[in-house]
Amino acid sequence: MQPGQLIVITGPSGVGKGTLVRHLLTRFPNLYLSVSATTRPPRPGEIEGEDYYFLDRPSFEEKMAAGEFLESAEYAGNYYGTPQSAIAAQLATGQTVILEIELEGARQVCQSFPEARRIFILPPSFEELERRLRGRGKDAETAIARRLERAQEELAASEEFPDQIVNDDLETALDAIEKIIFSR
Ligand SMILES: Nc1ncnc2c1ncn2[C@@H]1O[C@H](COP(=O)(O)OP(=O)(O)OP(=O)(O)O)[C@@H](O)[C@H]1O
Ligand SMILES: Nc1nc2c(ncn2[C@@H]2O[C@H](COP(=O)(O)O)[C@@H](O)[C@H]2O)c(=O)[nH]1
Repeated sequence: MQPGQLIVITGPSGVGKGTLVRHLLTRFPNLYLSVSATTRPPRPGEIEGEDYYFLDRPSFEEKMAAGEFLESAEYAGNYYGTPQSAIAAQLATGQTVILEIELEGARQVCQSFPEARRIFILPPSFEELERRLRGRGKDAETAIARRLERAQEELAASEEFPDQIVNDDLETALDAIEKIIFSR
């Protein structure tokens, strides 16, 4: 069997990656979305094993040292990582796998999976990105400031990614992602 395709969706926090991926999964329920591990505390309503595997720092570091992550990064004061075993199992069965991750992790995947499709999601403007982050209402002001600072660096790296999509109108952005995923 031909191995499945790995799709990496990256871009700054608040650009709408999660929203796009949720809609994509509604359109194509057969896509497999990787559930990441993080040391960030759960936000209200987030569910263990669905939104993230929530770990304390020693447990995350133990797993990192044991090579259990396909990629991992420290972002805005917390660790995030993609569990390796689930991805390998899904790809082996021919499944298309989606990772929704930040820039450092996306770069690592590029090294280990050069054949992965890497899509960078851009905001229509920096002002709109800030509006979305604040409008989401999920992060404290200090966390928003950190994420916006990091967003400047992430946006400066967008050219590293062969596929770039502006998430202005949601349906238009979804159509563009769909085209990339199914263009193999
Ligand atoms: N095309 C769009 N137009 C207007 N608002 C949008 C659009 N896409 C997403 N949003 C809104 O922007 C906010 C941030 O979206 P979302 O949480 O999906 O971002 P994210 O990139 O996944 O962030 P993070 O990386 O922190 O998880 C949400 O309130 C969402 O409803
Ligand atoms: N490198 C990785 N980045 C990840 C992973 N899972 C999520 N993320 C990214 O972290 C930031 C912050 O997420 P939030 O849920 O705290 O808003 C965002 O850019 C995510 O895409 C991962 O496994 N590896």
